[in-house]
Amino acid sequence: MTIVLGDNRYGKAETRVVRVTRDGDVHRIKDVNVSVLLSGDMEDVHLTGDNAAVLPTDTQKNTVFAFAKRYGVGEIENFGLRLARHFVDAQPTIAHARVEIEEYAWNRITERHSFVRDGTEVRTALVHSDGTGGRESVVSGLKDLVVLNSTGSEFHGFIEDEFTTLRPTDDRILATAVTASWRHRGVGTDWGDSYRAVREHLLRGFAETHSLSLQQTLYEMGRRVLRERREVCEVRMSMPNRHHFLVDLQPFGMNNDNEVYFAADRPYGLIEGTVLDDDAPDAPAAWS
Ligand SMILES: O=c1[nH]c(=O)c2[nH]c(=O)[nH]c2[nH]1
Repeated sequence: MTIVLGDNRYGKAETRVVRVTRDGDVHRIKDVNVSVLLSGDMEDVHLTGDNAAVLPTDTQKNTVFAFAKRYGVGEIENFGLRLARHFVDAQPTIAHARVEIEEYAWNRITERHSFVRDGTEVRTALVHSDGTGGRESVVSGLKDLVVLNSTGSEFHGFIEDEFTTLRPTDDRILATAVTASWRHRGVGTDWGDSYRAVREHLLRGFAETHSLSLQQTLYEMGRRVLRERREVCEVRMSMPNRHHFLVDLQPFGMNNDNEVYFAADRPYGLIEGTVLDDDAPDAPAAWS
């Protein structure tokens, strides 16, 4: 029997950084959560405990803070690329870096230095780099973008077997919390502009699709992004179907003409899918 070391990676997860930029009395803040994973010549540390090739995860965390000070955070895709390139370029034992960042949005309360958290939505970025000039990839995304259509959604024509109780409907509430990630063709995109546009296309795709199923809506949302934003070649989405059931008001002598719903929180349907351009380059490490 031969036992060998398989794939491995290591790093510092979830370094929470708030970077304040002061412009006189007027402050701006960036609130991010950065996770780094590195891989390279890590045989010795696993097989013999020799740490000579290891950049400590503590140093990785410090680098995140130091880069936030030195360069600011800016667009999270750029911050991720900067960090990933640094780890690979600076350390001969590190061949590959994966940097995952979540950004939490804050809105202003006052014009100067007071902020209120902006709902539940989170912006995401996932960067892979083999170092400057090497293979690189960027996936942007968002989590928990909660949306609801109060009409314009049907669901009928499905399989009915001995356990089916669901009634077909031609008018229902369609609600979900969108988690989406989209793969870029290159690493030179205007990330902020692209993010805002893709988010808007996802929202409009949800709102403007007359839905025969959440699956169909998911596909239309992804298709719209790919059609309108050529810098993106693949979109992955995960969308829980937040069921809204009509309440039976007959016991109280009342009709319910699609006005009163029970918003169930579980169980929920879970619809997941990928929409991609058939000319999309091979999926790089960024998806894994
Ligand atoms: O849009 C839907 N897709 C389904 O697959 C499904 N299944 C279900 O019970 N309700 C729904 N709604």
